[in-house]
Amino acid sequence: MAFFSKLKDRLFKSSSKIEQGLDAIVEDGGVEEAVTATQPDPVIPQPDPEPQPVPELPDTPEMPEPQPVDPTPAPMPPEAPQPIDPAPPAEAGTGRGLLGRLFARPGGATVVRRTLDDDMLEQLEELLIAADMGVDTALRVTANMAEGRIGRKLSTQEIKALLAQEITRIMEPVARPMPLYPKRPQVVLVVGVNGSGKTTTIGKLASQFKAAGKKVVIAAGDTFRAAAVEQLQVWGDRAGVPVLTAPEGSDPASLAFDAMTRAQEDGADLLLIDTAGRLQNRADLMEELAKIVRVIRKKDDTAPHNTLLVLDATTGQNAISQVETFQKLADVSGLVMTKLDGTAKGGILVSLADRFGLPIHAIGVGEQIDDLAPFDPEDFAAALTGFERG
Ligand SMILES: Nc1nc2c(ncn2[C@@H]2O[C@H](COP(=O)(O)OP(=O)(O)OP(=O)(O)O)[C@@H](O)[C@H]2O)c(=O)[nH]1
Repeated sequence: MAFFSKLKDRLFKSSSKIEQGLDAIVEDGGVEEAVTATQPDPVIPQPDPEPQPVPELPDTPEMPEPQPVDPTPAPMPPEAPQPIDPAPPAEAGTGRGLLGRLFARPGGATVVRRTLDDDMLEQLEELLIAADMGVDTALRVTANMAEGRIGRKLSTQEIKALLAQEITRIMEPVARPMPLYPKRPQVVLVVGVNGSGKTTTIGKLASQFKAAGKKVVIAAGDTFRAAAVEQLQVWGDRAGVPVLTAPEGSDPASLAFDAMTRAQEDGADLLLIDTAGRLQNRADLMEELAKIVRVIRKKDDTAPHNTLLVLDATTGQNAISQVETFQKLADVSGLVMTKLDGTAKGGILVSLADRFGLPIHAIGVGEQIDDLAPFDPEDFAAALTGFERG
């Protein structure tokens, strides 16, 4: 679980924010109690004559469907192994592991607990909204967490466990590695606003796919900025992958077409196409992206096979409008969230998952070539809430 501690360290700002807020909420009206090893579990509903919802059931009406519709082309089945998810999250999301481990622990001397009521719920909602979870998602998470528990006394650690469980449940359906297809070349179009981390992510992906034995070609589709092309060449060198370029100012759609030809001739497995960063409100740049897609389809009408939207986690709620805009224009098939290290806005991932259900293929947790990791919902939820797992 080495990556978990790395993620946890790097998500420190998010988790410390939620953690401090939780401490303050619980202490506001909480009561210090002695803890004994045999103390009855205050969180898991005790046998009760009233019908109580079972916390682990995934089919509460407010929850999104467990599996988002797979937006990837249907006729090509995924092929194993998939390099950016070497270890699928075992038993993630059942929640039993989290709670079981928590309550199996012998207690300390005392613990502060506060009775869960409407006031406390409101404070929890505000805390989650402040962590960039968005209003709707924050309300859903707190409502699910509170179901069957109003009137019960909860400690900070118990609330963290419950929040982590709810967040895991929302994130599980979207934690999916980028699908690989037998199609050659598999065309991966990488889009996003300026500075979101597209170039860096392409470098990291190229390195991982190459290490997994794939023949990779990169196309430097940001023909407007010579610096962007140079940066991509540096990443290509690091990853040991060729980078196809075109003269500054030339048509990126034409480069994409040439890159398709070259990748086909070379028998490449993957063609990763970088694109210029574009703001959602620049209609001309958005039209240019649509042109790239049209041109690629002249060579292969099933391409691009993946359209990855790279989002900078530090932009918080603005990521929502980025997804909406790019979805309309480029048929986004999956997300990569960058810069999760050192942001206090990690809650945006929960909001995105809850709202769009788009697969999160990977997360960026640093600027180095190996700082791209598969998205593990249980690790993420624990890191975000500051929940200490056993
Ligand atoms: N801390 C951190 N920095 C990152 C991460 N991913 C990218 N960056 C940094 O973000 C900055 C922008 O990254 P780029 O890859 O150049 O972004 P881009 O989307 O290609 O940018 P444009 O070419 O302007 O559209 C660089 O300084 C990267 O080092 C990440 O996961 N964590």
